[in-house]
Amino acid sequence: MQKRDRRQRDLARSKVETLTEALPWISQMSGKTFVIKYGGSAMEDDDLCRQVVSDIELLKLMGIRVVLVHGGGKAINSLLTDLNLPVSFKDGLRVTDDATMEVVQEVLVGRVNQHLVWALNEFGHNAVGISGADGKTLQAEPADPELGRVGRIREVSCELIETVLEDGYTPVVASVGCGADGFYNVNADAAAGKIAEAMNADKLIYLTDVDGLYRDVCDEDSLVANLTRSETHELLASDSLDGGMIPKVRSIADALDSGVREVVIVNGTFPHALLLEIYTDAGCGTLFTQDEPGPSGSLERSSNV
Ligand SMILES: Nc1ncnc2c1ncn2[C@@H]1O[C@H](COP(=O)(O)OP(=O)(O)O)[C@@H](O)[C@H]1O
Ligand SMILES: CC(=O)N[C@@H](CCC(=O)OP(=O)(O)O)C(=O)O
Repeated sequence: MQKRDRRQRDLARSKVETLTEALPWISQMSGKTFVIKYGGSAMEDDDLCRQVVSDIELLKLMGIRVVLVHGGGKAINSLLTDLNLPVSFKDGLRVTDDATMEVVQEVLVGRVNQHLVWALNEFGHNAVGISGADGKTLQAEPADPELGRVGRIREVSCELIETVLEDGYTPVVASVGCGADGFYNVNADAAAGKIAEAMNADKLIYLTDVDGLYRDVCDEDSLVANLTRSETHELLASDSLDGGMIPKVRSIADALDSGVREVVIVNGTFPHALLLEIYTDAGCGTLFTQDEPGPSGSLERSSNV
């Protein structure tokens, strides 16, 4: 056999191995509901954004019901800076006065949401953009007087999202909430967590710009592979988290408390991280699970690296 033929055969064999490894995951996950939160920090690069979008298309083709919830914190920061408006956070949440709220609306609903809808449609999806205010999907109330128009989610209505899914469209949700006196700036991690709870989602995935949760964000060897629900609460109580990881881990703890079985933080800037996490035995990122293993047939994997 010629050398080139052998190389081609080895390549083909490794492709078949990949498919064989993916098969049990593909069959187990078909028909499940996944809420994917796409953080603004992972959206900066257009090529990587296209890969995320193509991965989501593949999930849909594999029968997964995907609800995409997005942030856009970095893009909000840029526009605020361009407009000479202050950028200020408290415990990972943006201090939001009325002028900031207008910018948040403009960026999340007007720009990021529509860009994702367009990109998904380019890949063959039928995507529908939803502001959390549409159909009263995210009903909010003031979170803290010091934060201005930041909203805590009071109630989630999944009716619009379910209708969109049932009609074969992919819902793309911007984290803006509605309250008695207008719109609220809802943190996108919290929005994704609450939507996952309300939809009884099988899996909640956070796509961000780091490989997962670090014990110490300055030490790359401190990446955490697995955390149980109790350990997640202990971590929150230890006050050791910083910046954007605070609302993320808080919403993960809430989601686990409400019965979401599996949550994972994945690096959305790593090519095809979504597929690695979902369709390989090893998975990737930091996996958060209930204290007790799920019933047989649950999606939990036995190991995670
Ligand atoms: N313990 C930690 N582990 C991982 N990331 C952390 C930690 N503490 C703070 N961070 C920061 O959280 C950031 C991700 O949160 P954020 O910027 O809000 O992203 P996103 O836009 O995806 O929500 C990381 O870039 C990292 O700098
Ligand atoms: C209250 C609050 O902090 N809202 C966030 C909403 C966007 C967001 O969460 O975006 P990321 O997911 O990219 O961080 C903000 O204004 O930045």
